[in-house]
Amino acid sequence: MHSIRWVWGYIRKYRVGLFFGLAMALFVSVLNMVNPYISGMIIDKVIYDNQTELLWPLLGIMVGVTFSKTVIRYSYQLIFERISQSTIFKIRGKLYDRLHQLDFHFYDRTKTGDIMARMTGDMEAVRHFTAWVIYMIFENATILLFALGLMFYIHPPLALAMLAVTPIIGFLAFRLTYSVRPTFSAIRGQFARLNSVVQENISGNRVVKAFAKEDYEIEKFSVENAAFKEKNLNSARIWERYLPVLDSLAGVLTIIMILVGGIMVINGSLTVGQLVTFNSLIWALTNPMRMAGWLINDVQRFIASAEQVEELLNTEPEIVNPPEVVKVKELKGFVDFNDVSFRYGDELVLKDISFNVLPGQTVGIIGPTGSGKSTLINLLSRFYDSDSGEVRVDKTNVKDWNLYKLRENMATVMQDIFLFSDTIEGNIAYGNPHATLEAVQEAAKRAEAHEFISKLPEGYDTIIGERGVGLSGGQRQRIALARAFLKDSSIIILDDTTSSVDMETELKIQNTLKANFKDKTCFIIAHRISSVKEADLILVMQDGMIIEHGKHDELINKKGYYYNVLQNQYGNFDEQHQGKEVII
Ligand SMILES: Nc1ncnc2c1ncn2[C@@H]1O[C@H](COP(=O)(O)OP(=O)(O)OP(=O)(O)O)[C@@H](O)[C@H]1O
Repeated sequence: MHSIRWVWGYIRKYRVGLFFGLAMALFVSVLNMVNPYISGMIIDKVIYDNQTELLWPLLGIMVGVTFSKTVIRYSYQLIFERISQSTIFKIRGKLYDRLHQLDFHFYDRTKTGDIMARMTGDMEAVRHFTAWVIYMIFENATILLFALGLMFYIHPPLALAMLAVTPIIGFLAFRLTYSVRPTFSAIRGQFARLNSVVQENISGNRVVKAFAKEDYEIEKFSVENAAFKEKNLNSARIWERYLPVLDSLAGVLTIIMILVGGIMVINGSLTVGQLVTFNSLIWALTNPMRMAGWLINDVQRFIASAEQVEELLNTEPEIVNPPEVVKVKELKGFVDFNDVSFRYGDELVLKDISFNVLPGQTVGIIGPTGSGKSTLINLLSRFYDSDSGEVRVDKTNVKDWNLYKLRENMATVMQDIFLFSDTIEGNIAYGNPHATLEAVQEAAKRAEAHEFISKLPEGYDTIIGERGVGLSGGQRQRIALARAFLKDSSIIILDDTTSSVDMETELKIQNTLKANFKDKTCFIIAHRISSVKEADLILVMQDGMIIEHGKHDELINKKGYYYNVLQNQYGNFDEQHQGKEVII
């Protein structure tokens, strides 16, 4: 009932259409009684009583009823289809909005395949319910009621005899509903897992091939596929137990009718015409019974799917806008971390981080892998919130900023570069869609990307594959860099952005940064000393703590971790590798 109430929240808007649709369905159910009744009249009045003048008018009514039924049924099917499409359009839109509101916490723990299953299979089950199941339930219920009413009107004793098996059918239908419901939840859960395997395999097909793990992946898929088949079969087994019984009971009705009705005709308590009417109405009892099974199936499927869709819609992001936001158009670029600590679950990833940055300064962050560098800048963009301490931008806690304004004022190039399957121009202009081609080209020049883009046959119009397939790692990084440069934000964050770029190009990019982004606050996370040595402040991180900080020369004089890294990258290796740089 809860799922019905939930979907009603969306359908309510179309209640006038729904009312007319159901009214038409009701009318068709009434019309369905007319032809069986007239068939009986033709037998009794035209054939037995020889009132031949009634034949043509009665036949005319039958033709008219048949035609009207078809037209009206078509009309309300269209109404329900429109209602369902509008409903689904609304829900799908809300789901998509919600997916954009949800934060990193949600995406950390949710599989893409599961989200896709909700957006496709579950939405289809909801659509099917609103487009078909609602009116089919109504149509079948009213036909059954009218048929029983007409039967009782014509001949109550025979109608009672026909009703004999009805309680059994009701009981069986209830049992079926009860036992089949968990199987639908299991099926849709397994469908989501199957989706996840397929989605991961498509995204990771290069890794699969590189490790020649096709057989392993096929086997992994087979296991999930077999489980999906098994769960469907489990459900079907329950069906198979009940459906033949429901079907047989429907057949029993015909036998009861012929047997009891025949005896009554012989006794003279029932006319042949009345028997013919009963016979013509038998489908109106058996059909709803047969359909009951399928409709229960569809309703269960709907409930299982609606629960999943609703759950996603009701998932609240942990990172939300504050009720009162600071209203500033542009950030200046002050950044302060005051005793900031952060955990992923139980793992303490950042411990008592404190540092201050002025607008226009560049901060280099260096440290071993997993030391918390990316996490630190994730707190700056409020992808996550700190557990204790304060992250301040322009002297205001990031939690008091309008979330979207804050991020709009930051240009972040993430470590895991993502390019959309769009043109190169479209990808660079992603953060600034109204930028002219000249502006896009200027940003690409600053990111040292213009030269290689111009050499592509279609230049900036080249469509790049999903995630930037078709470009080298360094080219992808430079396009992402151009995207950030074009955004012209107060704070620029580059997370390991030039790791795949050669040293010479990296130097050019650094000079560009220095010359063109003097007034911007810039964070550069890197593994190479060369990437950070010009910074105004270098933070050296280890195990979630800042173990050293200062300028390049100061850190060298400290002869600590930074100095050792420098030695590893330039020192001893210099002699052995003729100055070739090594990435730590
Ligand atoms: N989404 C996440 N959920 C749980 N733990 C995470 C998540 N992201 C990172 N971690 C953990 O947090 C710690 C710090 O990770 P982080 O990515 O900040 O390190 P990093 O210094 O940027 O490393 P790298 O140089 O390899 O990019 C690691 O132990 C990592 O396993």
